[in-house]
Amino acid sequence: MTALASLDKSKIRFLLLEGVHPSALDVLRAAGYSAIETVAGALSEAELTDRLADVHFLGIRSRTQLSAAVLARTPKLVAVGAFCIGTNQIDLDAARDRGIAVFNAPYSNTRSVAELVLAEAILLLRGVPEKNAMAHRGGWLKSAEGSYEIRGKTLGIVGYGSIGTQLSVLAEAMGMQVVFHDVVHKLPLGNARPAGSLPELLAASDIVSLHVPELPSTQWMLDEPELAMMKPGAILLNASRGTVVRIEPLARALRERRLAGAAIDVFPVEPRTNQDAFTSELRGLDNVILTPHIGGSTVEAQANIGVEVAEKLVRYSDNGTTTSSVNFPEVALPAQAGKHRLLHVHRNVPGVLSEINRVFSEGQVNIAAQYLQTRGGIGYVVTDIDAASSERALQQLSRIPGTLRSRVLF
Ligand SMILES: NC(=O)C1=CN([C@@H]2O[C@H](COP(=O)(O)OP(=O)(O)OC[C@H]3O[C@@H](n4cnc5c(N)ncnc54)[C@H](O)[C@@H]3O)[C@@H](O)[C@H]2O)C=CC1
Ligand SMILES: O=C(O)C(=O)COP(=O)(O)O
Repeated sequence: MTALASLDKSKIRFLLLEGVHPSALDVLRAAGYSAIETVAGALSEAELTDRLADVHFLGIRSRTQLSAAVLARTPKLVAVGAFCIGTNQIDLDAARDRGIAVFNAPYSNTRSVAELVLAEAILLLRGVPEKNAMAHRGGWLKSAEGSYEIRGKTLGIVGYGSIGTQLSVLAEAMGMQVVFHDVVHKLPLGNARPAGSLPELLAASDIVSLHVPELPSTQWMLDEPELAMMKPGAILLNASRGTVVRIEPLARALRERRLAGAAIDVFPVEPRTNQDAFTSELRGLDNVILTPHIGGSTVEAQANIGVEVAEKLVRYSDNGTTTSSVNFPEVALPAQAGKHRLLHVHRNVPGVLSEINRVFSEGQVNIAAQYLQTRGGIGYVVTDIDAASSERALQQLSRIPGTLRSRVLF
């Protein structure tokens, strides 16, 4: 059980990893926070545990693995900001069960990913990666053979969410036919049409682009049998997650030219920092565009993400607002002038709210506003009370059985 009295903002410690954009620092500093450390790359589990001992707010991107074991050793951690879309790198349930709220930026880099994969589709259909590699080696491969326009080709989009739909619109504007496959019923945009199944999509598409999250159900979704279902000479684009495509059969299909090309941005194992080596069976294949997980890495996307996620962390730190958290009950209570706000996160078992309110009624504390929301195994109660009673009430609330975290804000 952690009870946190309203700390002076200069004592609230932020750690931002993986080169989070400076726009995040601007937001945090403007909100009055100054204890902010930044690290360019991701940290190993041991380094992370070490650094997190006295950190209240952590910012990460896709590389930092926040396992249940790491989260178990973060006594002061209040919230995590994932400065990206995917949150598969975080054990969200373990975080929630410890009262740690997680926020992300669900839309800020969708356009960047869609633009990149569309550009790659054009380059691969023209054989540019091979012609470029040959020119660098002093060769000259001027030929129209195997080079095609994108116009009129069929693009199969697997995962018709934010990125998939954005790509669908851009691809149609270029004259492509779009088919898509999703596990949820989705409204087709423009003239796009749903494929009956993944095999149907694979058999119909000249280009297949993957935009699913990392889930048990998407792991190795394109394995040897699925790759064999793709049209001879087709192209595969993967800017989703490295666990979605099995690399060995893909490399074989590309070497044997059953597939004409691929653009791969994400890998089963990715280097932690820019100083670490990248290994992959796809290295050295001239018909493959390899990019270092940069689908969302544009100045525009990163600047927007920095602001969006930092603002979510500030709102949670300043007044307990959890709107759009990916693992926490969502509560947004307007601030009340002159009142102190008590935040109480607890296991969602019967009787906790009545225990909380017993503390207030026995202490004759006047409640100005109160809100309870639950999600999964936890409950989150925000209560505004008179300033004079808050310190004592906080101590009592933190002793209620089932309490995970409690804070007072003023
Ligand atoms: N390469 C990069 O830098 C980036 C990669 N990403 C990855 O792209 C993924 C997708 O991003 P968004 O489009 O924003 O997510 P989203 O959640 O809006 O869309 C994902 C779609 O996939 C569908 N889906 C889930 N399981 C499926 C399955 N088994 N078969 C077919 N469809 C399935 C969902 O129903 C949803 O419509 C992210 O989860 C992230 O892993 C996101 C941003 C940047
Ligand atoms: O937004 C995502 O899910 C991404 O994959 C982008 O990850 P990054 O912030 O570039 O490490």
